Amino acid sequence: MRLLVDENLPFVEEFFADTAEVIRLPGQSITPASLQGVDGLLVRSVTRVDQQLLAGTSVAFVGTATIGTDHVDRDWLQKAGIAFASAPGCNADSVVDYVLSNLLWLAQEKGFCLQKQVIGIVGVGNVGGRLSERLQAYGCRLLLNDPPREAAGEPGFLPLENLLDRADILCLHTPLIREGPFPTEGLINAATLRRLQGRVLLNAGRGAVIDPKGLQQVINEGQAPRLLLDVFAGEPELDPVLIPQLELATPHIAGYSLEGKSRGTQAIYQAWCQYLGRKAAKHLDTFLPPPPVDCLQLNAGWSAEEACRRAALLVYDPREDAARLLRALNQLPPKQAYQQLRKNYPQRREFSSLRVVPGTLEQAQALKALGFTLAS
Ligand SMILES: NC(=O)C1=CN([C@@H]2O[C@H](COP(=O)(O)OP(=O)(O)OC[C@H]3O[C@@H](n4cnc5c(N)ncnc54)[C@H](O)[C@@H]3O)[C@@H](O)[C@H]2O)C=CC1
Ligand SMILES: O=C(O)C(=O)[C@H](O)COP(=O)(O)O
Repeated sequence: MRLLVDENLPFVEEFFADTAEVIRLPGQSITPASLQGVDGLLVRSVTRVDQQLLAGTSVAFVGTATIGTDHVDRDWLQKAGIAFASAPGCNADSVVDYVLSNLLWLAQEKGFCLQKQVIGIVGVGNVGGRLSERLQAYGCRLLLNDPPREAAGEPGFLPLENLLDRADILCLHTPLIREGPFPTEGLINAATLRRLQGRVLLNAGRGAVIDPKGLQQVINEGQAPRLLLDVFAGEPELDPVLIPQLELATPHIAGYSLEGKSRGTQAIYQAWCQYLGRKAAKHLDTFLPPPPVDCLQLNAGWSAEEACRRAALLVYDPREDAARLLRALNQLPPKQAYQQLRKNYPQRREFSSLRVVPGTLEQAQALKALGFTLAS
């Protein structure tokens, strides 16, 4: 068996070497020619997987180590009889950590208390659902919007209009959907952006959920909300004029914790084993290195929110990614800057990897709510 694998998947040798010969390539360089004699293709979101890439090749299994699947023509794969697997939920906790670090940082920067904010979440799946659980446990008020789940009869959701009127902070966690009853492409346009002026909009779903022309227009008019963006319409191209105008901008790395990326590899390893009719005997826990910081003692003089901010920014500080992006855009063409930062991403761990020793009971409750591990 031969597997062609995007070089940005971690632990590929560890998971796959005893079931296949592994060939690695940059995701952008995978072409029909590189797929001759290949049985399985393992990708990330940067490889468009469709008839143009796969017709006439020997590929019979495709796995994407990502949550999103908008880069894969699943209908065509099904018609062509090619097995397909994605990695639902693999990096959801990484994205939630990313959001929380961003918001805790912004709260300090703008002088508000996160715990007292009303948070709107658009798209309440793996990411949005886990985010709402952590924020609710922390004490925030949540407003949830998910029309597909609502249409399926699930309770607890509100119209988007309601969130636009009432949320202090709006977080977008939908897939990119271009057609059908609940499209998300351009869901947030110039008019909605203007309505959010003075409030906070975070997008860690897919860039094109915010209409790019409307976004620039509203920024030019000085009527934009405070923008925290990890994803951009037109990636891998980035708009070097737009990025410096945002509160924080990062190059689509919200899901890039080591745990998140590695769970993606593990999920497609399990699907590959199932495809081969083998037992999936390997587990990520045996490969993950110990975290760089094992334990943090928190000062009893800090408020619960300050303790959470210290812990969050120790594990993941989004300002570092934002600064790296601005520096890279000054030195390289935007596409190259985006690709290099993502390829050479520093090792980042999840909140749960950090054991914390709280200084007060209030701190303990807040840290636990946000996903840290309390030292016993
Ligand atoms: N920035 C990053 O690094 C990452 C981005 N993502 C993106 O985040 C998206 C969400 O991830 P998950 O929560 O794991 O996916 P999921 O599939 O578990 O949840 C998506 C939710 O969005 C809802 N939804 C669909 N259309 C909607 C609409 N028109 N309005 C409101 N809600 C709608 C669905 O019903 C579902 O509950 C992924 O599809 C992916 O595109 C995922 C991981 C990392
Ligand atoms: O899982 C997803 O969906 C994501 O957005 C990934 O974090 C994107 O990572 P790449 O596949 O673009 O490396």
